[in-house]
Amino acid sequence: MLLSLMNQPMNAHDENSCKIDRRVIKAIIIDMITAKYDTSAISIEWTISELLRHPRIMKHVQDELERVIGMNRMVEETDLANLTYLGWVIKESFRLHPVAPFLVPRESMEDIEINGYYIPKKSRVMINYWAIGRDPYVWSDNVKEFYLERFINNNIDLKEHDFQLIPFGSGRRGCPGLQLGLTTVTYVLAQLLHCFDWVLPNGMLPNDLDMSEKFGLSMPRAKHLLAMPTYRLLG
Ligand code: HEM
Repeated sequence: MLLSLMNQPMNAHDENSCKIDRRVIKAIIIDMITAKYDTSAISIEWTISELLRHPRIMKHVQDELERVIGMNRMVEETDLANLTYLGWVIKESFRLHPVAPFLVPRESMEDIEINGYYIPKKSRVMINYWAIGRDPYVWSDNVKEFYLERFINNNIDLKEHDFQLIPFGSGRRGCPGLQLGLTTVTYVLAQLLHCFDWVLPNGMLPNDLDMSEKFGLSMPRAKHLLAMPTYRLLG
């Protein structure tokens, strides 16, 4: 598809605008690859960490996978829409462990006053999404708990409508890979949890798992997760 745009102006209404050449195509592909791998891997690692800390929730996820898919075949992409409980787990994991804690910096286009704060035009604006995910005024007092029930009986979704849960950002600069990223994370998690049982190494107890974050533009675990799988499907 990108090749079919080769040598076309970026703005169809302006012949003199920058042309899409090999260099631009290469930059777009590199952007997509780098934006995809780390984000998906970080999300998967945090979610499995939370499940290892909460064996009861891990068991519910595996029960759902067993009920929806059975134990004789592997998860397929068409199964993902039926994994409601796993969907709540992923939302809760994104609430506590956003991949991009400050999203991407914005610049204000106009002077504006919000809640008594004056923000001049052309200010750099950072959105502390990490703090929104842990704000008791937004999520109630059990904000530090991994508590999926907060998503039952409401329509809070990850698709930029609900500003308390925007792990893919929002608006014009929101993540263009939302659908692909969410499908990848759900698919990989479903396969890892369906095919394998997971335990912490050396008899480590769930509460002893170190959940420290490495703070930066993205927010992975400070130390990679170490966990041991055992195959669980039949045949
Ligand atoms: C779990 C997976 C992913 C997460 C959590 C994620 C999260 C984000 C976030 C928070 C932003 C900044 C949005 C904002 O500030 O409003 C972003 C931007 C971006 N993402 Fe993703 N992303 C994921 C997967 C992907 C994938 C699969 C692709 C492409 C194949 C992708 C491509 C991009 C690009 C190109 C931008 C920059 C957009 C811009 O600046 O206009 N992301 N992503």
